[in-house]
Amino acid sequence: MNGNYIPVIAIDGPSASGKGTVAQRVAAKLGFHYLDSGALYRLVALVAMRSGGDLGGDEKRLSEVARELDVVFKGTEIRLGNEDVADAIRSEACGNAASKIAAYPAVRAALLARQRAFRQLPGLVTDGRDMGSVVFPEAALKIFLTATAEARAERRYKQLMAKGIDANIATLLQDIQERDARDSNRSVAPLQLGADTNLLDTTSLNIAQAVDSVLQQYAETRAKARA
Ligand SMILES: Nc1ncnc2c1ncn2[C@@H]1O[C@H](COP(=O)(O)OP(=O)(O)OP(=O)(O)O)[C@@H](O)[C@H]1O
Ligand SMILES: Nc1ccn([C@H]2C[C@H](O)[C@@H](COP(=O)(O)O)O2)c(=O)n1
Repeated sequence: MNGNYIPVIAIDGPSASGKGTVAQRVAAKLGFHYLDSGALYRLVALVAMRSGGDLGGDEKRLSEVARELDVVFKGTEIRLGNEDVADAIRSEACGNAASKIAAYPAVRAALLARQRAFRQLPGLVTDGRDMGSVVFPEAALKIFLTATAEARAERRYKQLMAKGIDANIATLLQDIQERDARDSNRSVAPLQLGADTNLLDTTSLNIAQAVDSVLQQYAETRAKARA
């Protein structure tokens, strides 16, 4: 390994599996940078939603929006132009719209270089759907982080309630199942468990246990690389 080598830990998984929470904590423990790739798709969706739905099915214009996004990630803030949209992009409506927009190959291509630019020393932890398969195929460690759809709906329900947002668990479960199907069955960069990826089922793990598991796997990967 040379001094310029920049390790990447890629954590992919379905909606509400906890990948963002786990990826951020792993990044903080290792002192690595963090990329929430889903936020980029959500930002494109937010711009499309604010356009009054005009952009909804226009792949070319959506890809232009993706390429031209004026976004800065700063701590917990996500600044789109002069506005902090960190909360606005977290809505279920925005997540569902992002999932639809993410099926367009031109939108995915437009976001590729922007995602790869996050790979900086001393390392990167990133989460999404295609981090290990497409964006960082050479990642040092690839994790597929999941949980049952029921556990994920319950986690999402608690998360929304904690923010004071009313929710219905049956509706959340249905949304999650529909999003899983869309994100896993699209023709470009679908969410899939690759042969070189480690499965981490967190259905009966708490957050700390999931974080420890990723850190342990990364330590093992590094030890193997040194041997
Ligand atoms: N192992 C776990 N046990 C219990 N709750 C968890 C666990 N991991 C994450 N959570 C909680 O589940 C909720 C969803 O987690 P998070 O937002 O990280 O998921 P995500 O996969 O990044 O979602 P999305 O794909 O929609 O961005 C959060 O409230 C988080 O605290
Ligand atoms: N690498 C990625 C990240 C996200 N998406 C799409 C599919 C998701 O349903 C949507 C929102 O992502 P989330 O914030 O829930 O992680 O964006 C993708 O296709 N590829």
